[in-house]
Amino acid sequence: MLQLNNIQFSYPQGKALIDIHLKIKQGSHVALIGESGCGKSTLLNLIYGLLQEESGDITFDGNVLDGADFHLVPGHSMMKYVPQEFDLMPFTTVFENVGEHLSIQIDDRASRIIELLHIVDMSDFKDRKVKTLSGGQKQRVAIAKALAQQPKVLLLDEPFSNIDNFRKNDLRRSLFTYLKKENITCLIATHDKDDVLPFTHETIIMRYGRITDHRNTIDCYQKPLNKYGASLFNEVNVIPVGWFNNAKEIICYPEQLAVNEIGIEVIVKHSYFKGADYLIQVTCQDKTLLFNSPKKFKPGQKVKLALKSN
Ligand SMILES: Nc1ncnc2c1ncn2[C@@H]1O[C@H](COP(=O)(O)OP(=O)(O)OP(=O)(O)O)[C@@H](O)[C@H]1O
Repeated sequence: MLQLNNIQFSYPQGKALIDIHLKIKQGSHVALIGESGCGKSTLLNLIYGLLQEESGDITFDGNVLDGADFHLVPGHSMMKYVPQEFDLMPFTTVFENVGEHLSIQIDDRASRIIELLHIVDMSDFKDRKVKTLSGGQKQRVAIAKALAQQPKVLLLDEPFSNIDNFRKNDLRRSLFTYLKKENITCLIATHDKDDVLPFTHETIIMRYGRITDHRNTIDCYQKPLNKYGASLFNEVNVIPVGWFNNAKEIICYPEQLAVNEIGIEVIVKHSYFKGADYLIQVTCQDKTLLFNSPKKFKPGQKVKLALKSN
């Protein structure tokens, strides 16, 4: 169990983390989401021991983890961190980078490195010098290197941001399958809902240095506490009181609205092609709404819109 108790942290410019309480069970996959500058990377840095908390403590399996002030070499041995600026040895090969901290006594060192390179789909590059790789390829090597020493906790900061869509989904699937098999806890800071929804059990939402929500990922998505929480996953509509006989304002995603004769009349402004369907932008009483539709509509067209029933 990784536990953070009442953590506070400030940079000289101001407070960055306020009243952080967290409990993460071993093996859980946890998304850390929030607008830019809300404190996600700072929290990962602090958990890994690169920063020193002002007050509060961090424990792992009941043992207090000392912060940066207590270590010559920062970082805790059972954790690995893949930061946004990953740290690799540019003039050595992919193979040697992944194996850098693997003890040479390990009999199956080579097969372990190959296994990890396979997970990140970099086996074909094992003899290439890191300096000759693209940003996305380096990112994949950094993930394999972090896994090499079988950490109990893996901290990832936007780990797939440089990786093309073609590889991203395969990589996500093989990485999270491996983490599950090895019972590795993973805390992943991301702006991409496709990292969050299919792969994480829990989601932590941060704003202005505080945790504003921490529930299972499906609840965070389906029952957002507010517009901010919902907007981290998707475009959001705020439906005023009374439009759908609703006694309270409704926060809903475009996929939750559909054309329906019993609905309210709206005027189409634009249809955006999204691949599987269109995102239709409409207005009603000077408010903009968005909904998904299999077909496009002409600007100016009047349609009736209602909430989909579950
Ligand atoms: N080294 C630093 N010195 C001073 N202030 C910092 C430093 N690093 C971050 N900050 C500030 O602390 C706050 C939190 O930054 P942090 O990098 O943790 O946000 P983030 O949520 O990870 O953002 P992003 O999604 O853009 O990566 C921001 O206001 C940022 O400007």
